[in-house]
Amino acid sequence: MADAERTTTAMEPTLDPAEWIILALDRGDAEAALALVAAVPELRWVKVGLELFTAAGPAVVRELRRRGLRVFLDLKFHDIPATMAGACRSAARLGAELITVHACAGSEALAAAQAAAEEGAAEEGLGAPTLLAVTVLTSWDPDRFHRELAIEPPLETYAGQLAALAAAAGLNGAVCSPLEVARLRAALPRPFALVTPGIRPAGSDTADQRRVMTPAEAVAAGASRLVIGRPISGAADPAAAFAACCAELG
Ligand SMILES: O=C(O)c1cc(=O)[nH]c(=O)n1[C@@H]1O[C@H](COP(=O)(O)O)[C@@H](O)[C@H]1O
Repeated sequence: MADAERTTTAMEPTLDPAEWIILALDRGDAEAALALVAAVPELRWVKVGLELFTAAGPAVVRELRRRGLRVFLDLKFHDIPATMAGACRSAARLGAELITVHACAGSEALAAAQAAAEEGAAEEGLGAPTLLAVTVLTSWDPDRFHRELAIEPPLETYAGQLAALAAAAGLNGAVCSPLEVARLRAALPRPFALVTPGIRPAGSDTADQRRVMTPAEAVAAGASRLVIGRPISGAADPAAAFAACCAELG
């Protein structure tokens, strides 16, 4: 997509199932990530996370964009307001359309991050990215969450509180488990984006994910986009696994 066309939020509604899926490129080097991308020609969205970015840096983001892909830069920033702002400015200047920050950094940091992301994108002549506030990671199970973090409210109440905090700070989206989407969606109507990892097609290995749903269930519950990694990237035929997820949504 030409940069000049990117004038609105990345989370516009879509009827094309391939637009719903963001493939997590959790790979230790750029070559492996680009090989995975090449194996799934129908891909529109990719996610560059901590593993790939730490190994390959901004160059891999530029290369993915050069190949026409839309990039979710998932570095889950969590820091003081000035540092959050600087990191989000840099991420926006790279052309990432979705960027993660931790909601529990607080409203001052979130507002600073949002303003800086908008400025960074504008400096490059790009549309503003959507900052996504991470609520409660999908790898937490509720019992362990309460025991280890000593957080009293039910996990879904806490996730809702963090998403509302992000919305009040001016963010346009959050990351949550599909199990919390319906509740969050009721409080935060579209176009607020609810992006859900923890997606597992029926019968696939949950691995370290604890709060999961199938692709169709997550969309039916109100998800804006689905992040899917290992069920596609770890499949013998990633293109077929991607197509199966699309078919489930179609
Ligand atoms: O921010 C994320 O993308 C994220 C948040 C979260 O709560 N849980 C979560 O799994 N993720 C990411 O989503 C992807 C899920 O990958 P799979 O479990 O392989 O489908 C990984 O890249 C995680 O870093």
